[in-house]
Parts: sequence; structure tokens; C-alpha cells
Amino acid sequence: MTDPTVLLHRDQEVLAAAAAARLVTRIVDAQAARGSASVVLTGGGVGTAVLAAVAATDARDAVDWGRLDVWWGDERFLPAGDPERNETGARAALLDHVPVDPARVRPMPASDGPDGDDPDAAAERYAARLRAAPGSGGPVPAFDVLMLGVGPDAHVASLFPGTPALDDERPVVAVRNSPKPPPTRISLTFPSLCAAREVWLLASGESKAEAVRLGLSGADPSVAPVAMARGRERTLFLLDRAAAAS
Ligand SMILES: O=C1O[C@H](COP(=O)(O)O)[C@@H](O)[C@H](O)[C@H]1O
Repeated sequence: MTDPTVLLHRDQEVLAAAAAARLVTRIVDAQAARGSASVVLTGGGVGTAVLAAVAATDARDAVDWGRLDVWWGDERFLPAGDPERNETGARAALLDHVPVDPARVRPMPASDGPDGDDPDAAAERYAARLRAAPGSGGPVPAFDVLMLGVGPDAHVASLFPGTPALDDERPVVAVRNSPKPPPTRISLTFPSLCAAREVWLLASGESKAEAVRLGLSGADPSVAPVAMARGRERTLFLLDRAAAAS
């Protein structure tokens, strides 16, 4: 686990553009070093804005999209194509616009998928895919970069304060009664999130400032799950000024 480095940006637009440039470079470097790269996507406002900024930059052509593994850190357990799904937003912002290998894009199952409306079975299915992924020497691969948004309540992925998922050691869990709609979700757990080489926490706006402060100050993760957002080799808090204001 690494201590966070804070990088400040003027506003969300600059933050998204800078994170997009950093993401392209990170993927290109990983592909040069290991032949392929793996990223874990987040939903939410800034996370999706970063993907749109990647799509908008010519630098995206430096990436070998066919050698990129795409995963998600959490998902709203809704039917495929639902606009509230993180997958839907990521496809519209980026994945539909670049030549990714469909077999290497691995969304979390939808509620009308092979397990039907059973989030526990869907979580187990995703855990099995992670375990079986090339280069996975354990429960999950060593992701090159894992991006996280953060809620005003300091949740990351779909790990909410005071909920049993925070202490769950399985790599992927079903989340019920989420305080933020929709109520049923699937999420990577802390051991999986923290297995990433680099974790990037993205936050924009003053509503996130207190959560960011807690995330940087070693708060109790049961109160502020964001405090567990740490990568093995590097942790970045990519913030705009408003999110850093507390
Ligand atoms: O529900 C979720 O919320 C967080 C934060 O979203 P934001 O719109 O407030 O930035 C997001 O990171 C997570 O992936 C998502 O499922």
C-alpha cells in the first residue's frame, strides 16, 4: 500500500483532460513493458468524463486497443444497456469509439444476464472471470491502473460506509440496500481494489471535499471507505480545486 500523491487541477474539465493524458501514457507504458495493459473503470461523473476525454484526444491512437483488458470496479445491477449502468456510460464515452477486443472487455454481469436477477451468483461469476484472467496469479490480476470515483459519503466503488461488504474478503460481492440508488450492485472488495499497481482516486466539486479529506487523513475505513483507496506501487488523488478545498 502506498501513500497518496495529490495532483491538483483547476476544474473538472482540466482534471478529466489531464487524467486522460495520464491514462493513455500509463496504458502505452504497460503495453511496452508487458505486452498488454489492464484497466479497471469506475462509473460516476468524473470517471466518465475521463473516458470521454480519452476519446477526444488524438493521443488515443498511441494505444494498442486490441491489447487492453478492461474491467469494472463496481456496477449497478440492472438490465444490460440500462443508462444507469456504469458499463453503458463507459461504452458511450469511449469503448464504442476505439477498436477494443470485445473478448477483453469484461463488464460485470447484468440483471438479465446468465444468472438472472441473482447478484450473488453474478458476483461469483465475475470473481471466476478475474481468477481465470491471463496473468492472474491469484484472485485478481495485477491491474495496471484502477480508477475510483468517490461519493460525498466517502464510498468508493460500491463499498458504502458501515456495510458488511467492507469486511468481506471475497474478491467480488453483491451489495444490497445501497444507500445510493439503485439498491442492488456488484463491487470489487478492498483486497481486489488494493491489488492494483496504481489506484487513481478522481474527485471533482465541493461536495466531495470532506470525503477527500477523510481519504487523505487515515480515517477509519468503516466510516470513510475512501481511506482504503491505495495502490501497491502508486496512489494518486487527482482532484480539482473544489474537491481539495477542505
Ligand atoms: O454510484 C457510484 O458512485 C461513485 C461516484 O459517482 P459520482 O457521480 O458522484 O462521481 C462511482 O465512483 C461509482 O462507480 C458508482 O457506481
